[in-house]
Amino acid sequence: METVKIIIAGPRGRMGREAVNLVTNTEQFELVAVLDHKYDGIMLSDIEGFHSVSNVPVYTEIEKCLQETDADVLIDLTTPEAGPYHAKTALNHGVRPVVGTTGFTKEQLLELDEICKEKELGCIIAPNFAIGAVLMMKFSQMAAKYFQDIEIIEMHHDKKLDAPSGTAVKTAEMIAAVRETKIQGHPNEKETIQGARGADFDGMHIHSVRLPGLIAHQQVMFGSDGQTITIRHDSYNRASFMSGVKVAVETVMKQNTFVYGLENILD
Ligand SMILES: NC(=O)C1=CN([C@@H]2O[C@H](COP(=O)(O)OP(=O)(O)OC[C@H]3O[C@@H](n4cnc5c(N)ncnc54)[C@H](OP(=O)(O)O)[C@@H]3O)[C@@H](O)[C@H]2O)C=CC1
Ligand SMILES: O=C(O)C1=N[C@H](C(=O)O)C[C@H](O)C1
Repeated sequence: METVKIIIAGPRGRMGREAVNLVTNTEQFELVAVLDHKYDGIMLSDIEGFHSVSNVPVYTEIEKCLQETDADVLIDLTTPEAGPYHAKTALNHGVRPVVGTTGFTKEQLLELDEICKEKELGCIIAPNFAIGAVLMMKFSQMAAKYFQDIEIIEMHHDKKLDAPSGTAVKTAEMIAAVRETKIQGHPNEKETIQGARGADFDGMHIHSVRLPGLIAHQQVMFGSDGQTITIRHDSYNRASFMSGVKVAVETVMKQNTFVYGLENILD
């Protein structure tokens, strides 16, 4: 495999730091630049925690970064505001996005799909890079064929910007693809405190828990007459996401289509 030249957007973040480690420690990957919204014009090695990473410039303007850098892939681990613009701009410069950032709208995903078709370029949007989380979503989709009453409870650290999580939305979408719409609970139920029943997705409910001490966790509960099943996944650190990032970078180099969800590229 030829060396894959990579830009990382959001390098100082919790995920960005892990991604810098992954890319700089993977033989066939090369970190050619990083995109931040601070520290324009300095080198990454001048930033605390990156002293051993040599020759990687920091950019704050994506256009300039893409014009001055010869890159194959942009890994985006930023915010719901910045991520969609980064992915779109990368594609318009012939660079393939691998996006972990969550909080994209349906319209933003559709637009990226359109650009991929027009440019014949690959793009992978993965709401969760952890293989265990992908299995949790697939197992939930299997269970939903037999259990139509479902509550999704996602639990994250309290620095998270988007709710519900990208994983919870993706899980609900995968379940909705196989489950007939069902409005759950009592037909006359009333919330005496707004939000008590969580968010409604096709009649399912999604509950978002935010607490210091948590990293990324989700359980999907299924109920039927006299029985329940709970399918749960826990990420205890951000390294748990990195094997998925690696697979996504390798795969995006071989494909010319838009992919939403790691389950679509794993065997
Ligand atoms: N797909 C997956 O498996 C996973 C996805 N995520 C998602 O990844 C994203 C990042 O998460 P996390 O690392 O925890 O968040 P952090 O807040 O720790 O990191 C985000 C980084 O992006 C920087 N940033 C903000 N705006 C811009 C911009 N316009 N350009 C470049 N950099 C910018 C922030 O800088 P500053 O702090 O100075 O604002 C920060 O360093 C979130 O959307 C999260 O949901 C997280 C974990 C796993
Ligand atoms: O913000 C996080 O931390 C995470 N975000 C992703 C999501 O929204 O699903 C993936 C993982 O849950 C961690």
